[in-house]
Amino acid sequence: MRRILIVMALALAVAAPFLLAGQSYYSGLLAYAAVLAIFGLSINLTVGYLGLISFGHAAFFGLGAYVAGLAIVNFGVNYWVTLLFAPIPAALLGALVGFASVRLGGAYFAIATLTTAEILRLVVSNWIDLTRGPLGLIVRRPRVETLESLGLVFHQYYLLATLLGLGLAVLIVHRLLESPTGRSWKVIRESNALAESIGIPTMRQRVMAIALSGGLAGFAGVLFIPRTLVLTPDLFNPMLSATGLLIAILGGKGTLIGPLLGGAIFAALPETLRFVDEYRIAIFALILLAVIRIQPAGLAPLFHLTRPFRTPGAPAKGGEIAFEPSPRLVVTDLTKRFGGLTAVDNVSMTIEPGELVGIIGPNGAGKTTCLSLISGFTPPTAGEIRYGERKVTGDSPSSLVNEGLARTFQQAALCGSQTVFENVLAATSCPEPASLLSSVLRGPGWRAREARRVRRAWECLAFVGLTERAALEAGSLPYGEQKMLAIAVSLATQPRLLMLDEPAAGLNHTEANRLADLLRSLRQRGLTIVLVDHNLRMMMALCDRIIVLDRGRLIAQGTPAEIQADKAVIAAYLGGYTAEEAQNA
Ligand SMILES: Nc1ncnc2c1ncn2[C@@H]1O[C@H](COP(=O)(O)OP(=O)(O)OP(=O)(O)O)[C@@H](O)[C@H]1O
Repeated sequence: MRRILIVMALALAVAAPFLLAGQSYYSGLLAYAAVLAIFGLSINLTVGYLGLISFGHAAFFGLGAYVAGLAIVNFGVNYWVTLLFAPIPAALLGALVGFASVRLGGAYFAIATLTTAEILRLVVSNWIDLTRGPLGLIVRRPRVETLESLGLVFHQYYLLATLLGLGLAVLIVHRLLESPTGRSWKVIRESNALAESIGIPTMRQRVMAIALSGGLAGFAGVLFIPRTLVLTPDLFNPMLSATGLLIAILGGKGTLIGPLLGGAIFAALPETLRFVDEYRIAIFALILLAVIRIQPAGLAPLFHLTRPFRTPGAPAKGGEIAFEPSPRLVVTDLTKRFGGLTAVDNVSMTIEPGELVGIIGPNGAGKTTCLSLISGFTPPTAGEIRYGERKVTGDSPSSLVNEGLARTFQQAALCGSQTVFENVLAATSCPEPASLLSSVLRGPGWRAREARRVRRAWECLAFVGLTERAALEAGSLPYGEQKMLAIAVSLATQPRLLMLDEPAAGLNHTEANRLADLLRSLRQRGLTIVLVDHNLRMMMALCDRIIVLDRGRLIAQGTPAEIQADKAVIAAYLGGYTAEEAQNA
């Protein structure tokens, strides 16, 4: 059905210039809608998929148009050739703006894009020698004589070019969204920490997405030239940025079809409201406000134009899961101070390959901070962490996950609005990454890797007993199953050493027993495990060795029997009770 729709859309795009042969007005309007849709698609990449609002996407649109215009006017480059290179500076500008701002947070990205557009507007306004400033750069209408000799007129082949451009943009974005790249964008949108914890280099992925978004906006700017033929500083106007933003939001942000709907509406509505003269902009604004108020998710869901996720591949058995042996983890004199509070105080420990080590201690003892330090989420104040031969102190969480050092969080970190399967699939790109280009081209190598990713996701789900839940929204699962899913997500990164932070918290007796069986099984399959939990009965039964922290200091370590008999532990942690008594208290 989907293929039929795609073929029909393509056939219609090719037929449109002929169907509108004598209708240069409507043909121009449709071409304009296609340009706006590409612009909307570009903004949708940041707003819809990364969750980053842009107030200045006109910067990229205008830059693409000006680079092409200057190449045409000053160097006599053929307009159609500029479509190939003029979007590149816009992509590079996107990368630069993204790199400079996203580390600081979403608001900074919005400000950075707005400022960039304003700087470019001032530059083109004042660099009169180059751009003719407000007088505008005049570009001659591009012609294709070969097509004209075949009987086509300008508005027909311009429409064809914009529709093919739109088709190409949709294809690229669609393929990226259904690849490790797009999946990682959606996880980043949900939570940066979650993305890092499954091995996604969040900074690189964001910069890449913003660069792509800038390039697409630049492409739309180049396609806009034949419609305007005069390039003025107004191309960098905040109104244009706002238009692009509204196209994405009104159409349905985070959907592929939304910007197409939005583009069509923004091209057609101001024109159809011409009869109300100077009130048309105000009426248009009112319609927009009403739609956004009544249908905040945009128009796409209203027409059932968003496609539900279909679970790919076939369920697998979890029995095949195996892990590569972990190197030794050596922590030396690790210290973390938060202002005057020393949360971790000179802790040294070694985790041997294949061990299941428990870390226990009263509330506030520093257990979670310890995991956060080792997994790279919190920079240590002092001390050293070595994983195998490598010193990994200060490495980013995602690079550690790629080394095989993964962790889970106290509260199950999941993408609640995505399916159970999507959550696990997103984590499989850690052992099986894919480049941007390979995801667009989808050669045999990419397809084989994707099949392995899908298989791995099914295996991990089967292992934790969630195969039947694959198509459900992760947020709709009961708490215990969400915790199991979080473990499956970590397993999908193919860890060698997994650190679990309170996996049994909130589980009932049966669920905790299941968890214990699962951890035993993981260990038998070669996974090294560090387990932080308050469920002492489980910890004593499960762990080879237990480390006890109290007020940031390591006060004891040994076998469960040794720990239960340790006087310092009984005093500090169990309040003078034995482990058995404390558990039953
Ligand atoms: N980001 C932070 N800023 C300031 N203080 C912090 C921060 N994170 C942790 N702390 C403090 O450090 C101490 C250790 O906290 P941590 O969460 O590591 O303890 P824990 O042993 O995991 O406790 P629990 O068993 O309750 O989870 C606590 O006093 C806590 O309030």
